[in-house]
Amino acid sequence: MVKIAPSMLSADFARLQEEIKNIELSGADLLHIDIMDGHFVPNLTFGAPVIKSLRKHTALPFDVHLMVTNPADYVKAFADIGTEYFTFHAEATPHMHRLVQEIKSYGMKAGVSLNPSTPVAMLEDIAADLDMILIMSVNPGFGGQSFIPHAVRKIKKAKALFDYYENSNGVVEVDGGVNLETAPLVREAGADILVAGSAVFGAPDRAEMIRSLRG
Ligand SMILES: O=C(CO)[C@@H](O)[C@H](O)COP(=O)(O)O
Ligand SMILES: [Co+2]
Repeated sequence: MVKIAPSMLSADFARLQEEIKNIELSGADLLHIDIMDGHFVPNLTFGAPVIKSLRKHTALPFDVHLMVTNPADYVKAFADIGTEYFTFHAEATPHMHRLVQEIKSYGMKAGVSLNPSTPVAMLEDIAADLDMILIMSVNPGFGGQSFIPHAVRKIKKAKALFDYYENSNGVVEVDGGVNLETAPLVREAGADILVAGSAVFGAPDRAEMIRSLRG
């Protein structure tokens, strides 16, 4: 069964505590948290202090997606908060191996995210150490964009890469434009976690939407 990670980016920021409780009660598996710095992507969201203030209001695992130019600067802050997955972008650092080891040394799971133009092959020599590959199915920076179809092929490649390493527990997550139309495609391709922002937060019945996305 795939897991659903609603993206907080589509929540009502003036009512975050309520929104997150609502998502938890609606059956979400993880809370996807998009951190943007205005450099790696042309948008700003929230930082560690805001996320820290939410930790006591939900038992949902935090799935933190960092769209920042210096991800290493935030490892300790998110570890201290209590973060399950710390995912940075492959395009943001020439030192993926070092950063993955650091994330794990704090007891977090390490994920690497790939922009639509970055090939899965870039992760060949780090996949054995990864807990997650996040395939971006939109260009990062904004919610509510349309799904880029070639992400389906990349999900299959990421799955195959983890399968090659027999002892790997790595999961493949897909993020961007996931809705009732595209969810079956990414489930079929083997995605383990579906991020959905606008589809879940914009739904009249969020619990029903989460169930339908799971298939
Ligand atoms: O990381 C990002 C965008 O950069 C995502 O997590 C979006 O927040 C997903 O939003 P939808 O495409 O599902 O509306
Ligand atoms: Co995201």
